[in-house]
Order: sequence, then structure tokens, then C-alpha cells
Amino acid sequence: MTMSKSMHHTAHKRVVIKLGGSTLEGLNEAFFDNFKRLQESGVELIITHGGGPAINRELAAQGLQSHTLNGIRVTNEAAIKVVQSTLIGQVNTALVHELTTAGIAAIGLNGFDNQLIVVDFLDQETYGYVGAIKNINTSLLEALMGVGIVPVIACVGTTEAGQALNINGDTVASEIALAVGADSLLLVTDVSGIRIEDEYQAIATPSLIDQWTEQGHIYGGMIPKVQGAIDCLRAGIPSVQIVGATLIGTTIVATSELLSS
Ligand SMILES: Nc1ncnc2c1ncn2[C@@H]1O[C@H](COP(=O)(O)OP(=O)(O)O)[C@@H](O)[C@H]1O
Ligand SMILES: CC(=O)N[C@@H](CCC(=O)OP(=O)(O)O)C(=O)O
Repeated sequence: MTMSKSMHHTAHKRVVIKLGGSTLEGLNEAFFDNFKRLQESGVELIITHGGGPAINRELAAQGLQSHTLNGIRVTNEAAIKVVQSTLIGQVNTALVHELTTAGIAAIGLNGFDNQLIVVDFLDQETYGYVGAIKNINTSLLEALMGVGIVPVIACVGTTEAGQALNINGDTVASEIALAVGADSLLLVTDVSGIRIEDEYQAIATPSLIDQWTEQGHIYGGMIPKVQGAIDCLRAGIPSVQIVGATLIGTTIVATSELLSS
């Protein structure tokens, strides 16, 4: 998608929070209380989620194999059915339940709902049933946030023809953040941010990230996170963080390019 969706200018701050599958199952009530407090302070929340480990379990249970390339799952015809039913039928519903239990009004959505996430095939020969986001329809999100309901979005997109395609959760989070002009994007994962040679980095810049990726210090599931973060910063979203369940981690800043040279 192209950048330059303008930032919205209401009194409310908007925060997009992505919960990684790697951390989802370990989150407790205290964690969700943070969201409740944020919402009570007037922040408009959108939650997106992954579910890689749940998909892996379900694929294994059905005797199916899969592998990833650059942090993206190569998804064949059998796998997309598993991805769709696991993310929407299991992971999304469980998360909506946890939020509701924590006193947060939440509604589960996926790319099919009101054409929330319309996709084309990313590169069918290489990745199979994986989507590249073509359009995010924000109208339903705006309506829900307007009445204090938190959208909880599974990373499954639909083609114009109604074919479900798998999308990496970090990519969905960053594209949603761009589309609604979020003030902040928070990627919650199983590590306390970007670790380089055994040291977690409090701050990172796009040029440092490029360097670290080239050197192989950033790999696998961290790649879609840093790419999404850089896309958001370039489009003017002021704050992107990659954090663990303690909400401590790496803040990625667009400026201070001087630090890295
Ligand atoms: N430089 C890095 N710093 C921290 N984690 C990294 C780095 N490079 C790769 N990773 C890997 O990325 C993983 C997080 O991505 P992923 O497993 O896809 O999580 P999620 O399910 O939250 O999206 C970490 O657990 C770690 O194995
Ligand atoms: C295309 C692609 O890679 N889709 C991901 C979607 C789930 C996801 O992103 O889960 P995490 O947030 O736990 O990594 C997958 O199939 O694993």
C-alpha cells in the first residue's frame, strides 16, 4: 500500500497493539488491565494478533508441513484452510473472550468483515496463499472506536473474489496503523525488543536496522516487525515499539540518523 494516509485530528489518541502468537497464550489479567486503563484515559485502541504457534500445532496435528521465508509462512492450499480456521475460529475468539473478561468491550473481526482487509496474491509461486494488502476499509473501525468498542483483528485477508489469504500479523498491524493514522504502534512479542549480540536495544533507527539485518542479527519473525515499523515511521507515525509482555523493549525512531553513521 502507499503511504501518506493523513493523521487523524481528533482529541483522542489512537494506539494499535499487535499481540504476537508467541506471547498470546501467556498473557494474564494484569496485562489486559493495562489496556483497560489506556481505554479509560480516552485512548482509542485497535488490537491485532498473530497465532503462528497455534497454526504450527494445528498443521502438525493434521500431518501437514510448512516453512517460512523471510518470516513469512509459505502457505499451500491445505495450509490456508488451517490458517483461516485457527486464527479466526480459535485464536481470535479466545482473545475476544479474555478482553471481555477483563472488562473491555471487544469485537472479533477479520479481513472479510465489511472488506476490512482486501488483498492480492503477494507472489503465488513463492509464497502460495499469502496476501499483499491492497486496501484497508477503515469505516467499520471508525464506527466501533466511536462507541468505545475495541476491534480485535485476525490477520486473514480476502481477495476481491473472496479467497482467504494468509498475511503476517506484523504486516497487518502496521498497515492498520497507517490506515487509521495511529499515534502509536506497539508490537508485543516474546522478547524485550531487538537484541543485538546479547544486548537489548532501547532505541533503534531505520539505518541501524538495515545494518543489523544485513549482518544477520535480525532474522526470521523479527523481519516483518522491523519492516512494518519502518513503513510506519516513514509515513509519519511518531512512535513504534517492539516490546515483551512487560511492555518494555525497543523504541524505533525515524530521526537521529546521525547516531548511526
Ligand atoms: N535481533 C533480534 N532480536 C530479538 N529477536 C529476534 C531477533 N532476530 C530474530 N528474532 C526472533 O524473532 C522472534 C519474534 O518473532 P516471532 O516469533 O514471529 O514472534 P511473534 O509471534 O510475536 O510475531 C524472537 O523470539 C526471536 O527468535
Ligand atoms: C504469512 C504469514 O506469515 N502469516 C502468519 C500469520 C500468523 C502470524 O503472523 O503469527 P505471529 O504474530 O505469531 O508471528 C503465519 O502463518 O504464521
